[in-house]
Amino acid sequence: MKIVVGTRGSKLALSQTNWVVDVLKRNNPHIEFEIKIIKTKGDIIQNVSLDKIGDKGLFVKEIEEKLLNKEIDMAVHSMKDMPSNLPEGLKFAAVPKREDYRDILVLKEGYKSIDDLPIGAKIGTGSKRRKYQLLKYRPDFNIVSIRGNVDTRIRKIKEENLDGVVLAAAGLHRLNIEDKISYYIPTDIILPAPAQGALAIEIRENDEIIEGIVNSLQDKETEIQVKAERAFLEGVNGSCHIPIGALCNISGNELKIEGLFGTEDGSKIIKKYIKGKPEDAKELGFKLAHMILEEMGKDER
Ligand SMILES: NCc1[nH]cc(CCC(=O)O)c1CC(=O)O
Repeated sequence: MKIVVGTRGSKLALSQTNWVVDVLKRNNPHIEFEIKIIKTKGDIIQNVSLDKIGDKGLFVKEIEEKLLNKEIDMAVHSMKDMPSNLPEGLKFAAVPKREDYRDILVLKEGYKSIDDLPIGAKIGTGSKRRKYQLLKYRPDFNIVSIRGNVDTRIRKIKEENLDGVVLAAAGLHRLNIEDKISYYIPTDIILPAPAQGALAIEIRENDEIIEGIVNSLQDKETEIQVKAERAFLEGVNGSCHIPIGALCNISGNELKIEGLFGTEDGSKIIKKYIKGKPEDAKELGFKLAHMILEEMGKDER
């Protein structure tokens, strides 16, 4: 038996996919795996700000087409790049254990923390979620819009004379360049993107064989967190144009989910949390979204 695994070709995508394939190979020595690189619209259009391309599933659509027409049998993505609804005929297989969900700063030589940056420091990020939350903590920051893969963005510190860039910890950990991380941003300063640090393994809906094979990677706690955070994302009906964050933590039999949602221009940002039982993860994510949307609407009237 041979399983063809589709992925984007970025270093990060390949390191994620290699990790998944290595574990699956170890668990299934009789199965052959082939990795197939697929270019997506998000990889081709590199010089335009993501929120100006504004297309949900920018990094996944071409890969999903190849799953549906059976050119590949499974796909590995970053869960946070996945739109809230999958196309007809596809589903997620088991979700592996999540990497660090925090955002981090890579800073220019000499700086160590968000607090020792000079007044008016230039910080690169293309994400409104990161931008408005940073500005809430440090209104003096000068936020510069940047794009590109992890290496490119780090290089822009020198090339564009920035004081630092914001990235996901998970990306640097997976690329084995965590030594470049200057500062882990506490989640009460920047709430991560829904499902940040988690992987998505996408398969055909009726493919029970592959589903069974992927099951060995399952992490129950991550699945519950991702369920709650993605329900919040679906509930606010968000896109990459608007600031959206969500983080679910489980402690014993208590689940807490925090959510953040704002206007496109950052003029209004609302952050709230609720607590409940882990088995109600999805309902709690939706409920929190509706609480926040309601408060959003109230002031607009
Ligand atoms: N926005 C792009 C993206 N999609 C997934 C990751 C890596 C982190 C993850 O798996 O959540 C990144 C890079 C980043 O945000 O710094």
